[in-house]
Amino acid sequence: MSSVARSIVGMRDLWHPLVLSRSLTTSAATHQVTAAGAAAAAAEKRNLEPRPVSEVPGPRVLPFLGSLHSMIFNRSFNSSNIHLYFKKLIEDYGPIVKFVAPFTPPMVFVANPYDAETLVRATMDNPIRNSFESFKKIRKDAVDNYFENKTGILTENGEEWWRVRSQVQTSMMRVKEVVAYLPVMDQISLEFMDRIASLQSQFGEMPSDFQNEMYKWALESVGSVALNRRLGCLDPNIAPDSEPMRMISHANEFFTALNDAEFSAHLWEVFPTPTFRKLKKTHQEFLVIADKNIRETEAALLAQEPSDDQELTLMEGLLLKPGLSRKDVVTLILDMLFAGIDTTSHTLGFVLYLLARNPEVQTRLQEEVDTVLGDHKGPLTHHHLAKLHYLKAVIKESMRLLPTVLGITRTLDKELVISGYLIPKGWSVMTLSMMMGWDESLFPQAKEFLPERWLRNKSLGTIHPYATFPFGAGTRMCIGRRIAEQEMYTFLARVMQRFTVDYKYEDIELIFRLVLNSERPLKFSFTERR
Ligand code: HEM
Repeated sequence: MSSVARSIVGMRDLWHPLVLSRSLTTSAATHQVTAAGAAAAAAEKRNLEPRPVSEVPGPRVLPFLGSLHSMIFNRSFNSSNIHLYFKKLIEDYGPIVKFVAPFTPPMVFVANPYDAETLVRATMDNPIRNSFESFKKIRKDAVDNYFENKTGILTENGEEWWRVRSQVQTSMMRVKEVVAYLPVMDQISLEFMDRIASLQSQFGEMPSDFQNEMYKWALESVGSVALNRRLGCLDPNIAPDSEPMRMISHANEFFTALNDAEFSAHLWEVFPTPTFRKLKKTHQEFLVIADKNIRETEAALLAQEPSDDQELTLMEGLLLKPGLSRKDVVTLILDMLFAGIDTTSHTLGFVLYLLARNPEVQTRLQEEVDTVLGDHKGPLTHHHLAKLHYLKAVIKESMRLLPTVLGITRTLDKELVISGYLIPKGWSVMTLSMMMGWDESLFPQAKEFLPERWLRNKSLGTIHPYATFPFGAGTRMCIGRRIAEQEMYTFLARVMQRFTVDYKYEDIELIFRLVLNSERPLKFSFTERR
């Protein structure tokens, strides 16, 4: 690490009140030279020594059940409202909580930015995420060993994860590469606006399955990057049994089965339970359609006349990378499709809901969009996006208040001191972003939707960089972040340019199904502005 980097890290560490008080007391102790001083220093050193993990607060750990009793014997909790269980843990035990369950690594939940930062920094060189073991198993067990014993960057760890990640992250995260997809993303959003207008005139509001429409937009958008082609999800006459519609329903069923497999007893490790079989079947069906699309895209690329001045698309670039096999690329494309549907579509559902509930924010956003775009019908450019500061703040604030992802998890490959406790190697630590986002001490007026807190002048005070990080952080942060952000900026700019959104029903409740979403149908009404 360069001396500059080292000093930046050192300065950052001083923000931590624990570290700060520790370093002050330590330096005071070293100046004690008398016997009494030495005794005091020794006593102080004992106090400063990290406390054992057994002292981390949390539900009582019982033989066999561990801490699980606090969840399973409490009728108010189930796998679809696990976020409420986490909230209760933090309320009852404070910002660091221990949770031990049979058959999985013991865990610590943290809900403060200092611990989140410590965790991310300490795991930069080996960010292990032990999750989705059932997902991993179906790829390992795939027909004809399709995945060649590899499971893709979502689920791999260690060297195999880094082998792929290091090859693909520059292409996927470089602004220049992602901006190349802006015209197609914009076109998709414009078509989706026509779809909204048509649904509005047909039903007088959005139908109960509007979320399904949002899935279509999301699959069409991420597919335009991952598969390098339009899938046709937004065709108004699309047949329910068409390939894109089947992809959406398989992805949906897959997520439901994955949620059930991960948040229940892992019996599928011993025999193929009905949930596991469903997971396998939906993954296989999704794979067959995706593989066919990938083959068609490859054939179209091969048929093109090579041209020197033509930039390679993401998929072409990846297929040509010497360090990646075709199967690596196919697996990555599948992961992009799986990770890129629910996340962006539910996030935008929340953004629209919060705008409808906060008309003054919506008006300010429309004013910004009017200033930057007016009734510009031509393509959106990155110059437009660069000027939409309030729009980006709206999305950030929405992700703070109604996040889709609960937090990030890292399994420790060496012991780590967090909040003064020594967490052993092999334990998992999960940051609870949602609890931090709702913490009044980190976000004044935390319950309110105030996008201006993210603007440059930080009118509501500075924000700790680890107080909310919806895309994760460090070397393993969301690799689709730039793609997701560009999709969401484009969608929101186009929707605000054309419509005012309203929501006339009761407040939504959150439901957890791998990502958080609304348990109520988002029956928005859209009014044309011009
Ligand atoms: C609002 C949208 C999205 C959110 C909030 C989100 C959030 C996240 C988070 C929190 C992680 C884990 C990061 C960590 O462990 O530090 C992640 C990983 C990942 N995301 Fe996203 N994501 C979004 C959209 C997307 C999209 C559109 C794609 C595909 C283009 C994508 C692809 C992935 C992949 C492949 C990983 C695994 C990366 C790895 O482990 O190396 N995500 N995402």
